[in-house]
Formats: sequence, C-alpha cells, structure tokens
Amino acid sequence: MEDPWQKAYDFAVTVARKAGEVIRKAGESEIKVSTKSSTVDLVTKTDERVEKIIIGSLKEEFGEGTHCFIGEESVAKGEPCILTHKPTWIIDPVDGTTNFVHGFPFVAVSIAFAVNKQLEFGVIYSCLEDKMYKARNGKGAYCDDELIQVSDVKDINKSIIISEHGTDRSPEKVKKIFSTMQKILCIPVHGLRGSGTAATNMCLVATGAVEAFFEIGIHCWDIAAGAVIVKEAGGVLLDVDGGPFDLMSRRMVSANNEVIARRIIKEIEIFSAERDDDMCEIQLE
Ligand SMILES: O=P(O)(O)O[C@@H]1[C@H](O)[C@@H](O)[C@H](O)[C@@H](O)[C@@H]1O
Ligand SMILES: [Mg+2]
Repeated sequence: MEDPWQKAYDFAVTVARKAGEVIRKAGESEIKVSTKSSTVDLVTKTDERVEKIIIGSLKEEFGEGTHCFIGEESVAKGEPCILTHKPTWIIDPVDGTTNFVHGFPFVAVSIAFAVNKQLEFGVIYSCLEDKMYKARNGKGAYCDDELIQVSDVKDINKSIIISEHGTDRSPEKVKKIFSTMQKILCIPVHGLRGSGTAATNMCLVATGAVEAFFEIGIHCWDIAAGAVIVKEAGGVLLDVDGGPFDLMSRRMVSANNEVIARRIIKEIEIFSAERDDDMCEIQLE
C-alpha cells in the first residue's frame, strides 16, 4: 500500500532547508547593520517572510484548502490555533527569534505534520549549525542521515537538564521558574542548560546530549516537531503535572526515560499559561 505521507515528509525537509537559507541570508546581511532595537522589527518581518515562504510552498505542492496550517505568525495575526482531524502543518518559522536578533547561534525552523490529531512527522532544521533533525512516526529519528538515540543515563545525578525562562517577565512567574531551576540544580544534577529555542532543546534530548527538557509557556509550534523526534529517538513526553503529553497545553517535559522525567516533575512549580487552542475564538469542527 502506498505510504500517504512520505512525499509530504520529504517535501517538509526541502522547505525547512530553503527557509533556513533565507534566515541565514537575513542574518548575514540585514541584521548586522542595524541596532538592536530596529533589529527586532526587522526580525519580525523575517519571521513573517519565512512563514509565508513555508506555507506558500506547502499550498503550492498540496493545493489550497486540503491542508490546514497553524503557524506562529499567522496565529499572532488571529488565524485559528485549533487542531482538527484534517491534515495540519504546525510551523515555527524562526524558533529562537531572540537568539537570531543577538546573533546567538541557535535558530531553528520547526515543521510538524498531524493527521486525525496525531503527529505524523517532525522536521527541525538548526539553520546556523546546518543540522537537519527529522522523524516519522514509527520510523526512527535522524540528524542528517544518522540515526539518533536518547541518552542511556539512568541516574539523574549524572544528568544535564535543559530549560528556558521564556519571554514572560512577570515577577511571580520568574520567581517560580528560577525556584524550579534551583531545586533541580540542587538535586543535584551535573548541570542546567538552555539553547534559547525549545525545538533545539528537544533535538538535544533526542541526540542524548542532555537527558531532559521541560518548559511552561512554550507553544504547540515550538514543540510539535520535537515531540515526534524525541519519541522516535526513544524518549518520553509528559505533562508537567505527570499526566499525558498535551500538545496545546503550553507545557511539557521530554526526557530520555520516565524515571528522570518524573523526578524532574516533582520539582516543577507549575504556573498557568492559557492553552493554545483556548486562545482562539473561532471554534472549528
Ligand atoms: O525567542 P523566541 O523565539 O521569541 O522565544 C523562544 C522560543 O520561541 C521558544 O522555543 C523557547 O522555548 C522560549 O523559551 C523562547 O522564549
Ligand atoms: Mg518559537
């Protein structure tokens, strides 16, 4: 029987690489000459431009109307953020926007694809490192053409944990974020890290470079592709309260094994973040 999504998967890799080249060029030419403040406007234009290229390419290849799109920039402009049963692309055109503004070398194009509300595949192109991470449901996870596996570390005292403080600077949230990080550091673990992009952090879990990534405040487009890649690399995904992973919940833990995931969950001070699908007024089918 023909594999219905192989063509879409291969095309997603091509589009991610094309988007990465646009980001690199923007970084080399436009960002260098501008001051940090004007850079931010420029980068928003880059984010929007890259998302338009990605969605435009997908619509051209698969036709208008047959597929749905959840893109960070489109949602920011009021497009719905609801996962229906239709084939749906979940896109973060520039994950690590703040990194990009500052020339901090972790910026990722994240493209995921879901059918019947199930994630089918994920592609993350770390465009400044020129590394293509990808995974299809049930077919393993790869960095370029090399199979990748999560870490085999069992003891959390021998682990590196990666997380982010996000963009919210409200004192009560910042306090909980850093109190959580302090508790995890003092378990103790070998170290805490953060690349500045959830997509890249999840690839680091999938390659075994770190044992776990958690964050509250991310969006579905930050983690959808990484979720497939971590799972296919042998990792686990949970909600920060220990329940099942929920793509739209704005929170998650991904780890190399469930013991380490649940040990981290014990230390997380949970704060609320409005669900991605609640942020949208329009309720689709
Ligand atoms: O820097 P941006 O891209 O605006 O935001 C970041 C990423 O989107 C996200 O992946 C990361 O986890 C988050 O903490 C950070 O704010
Ligand atoms: Mg992002």
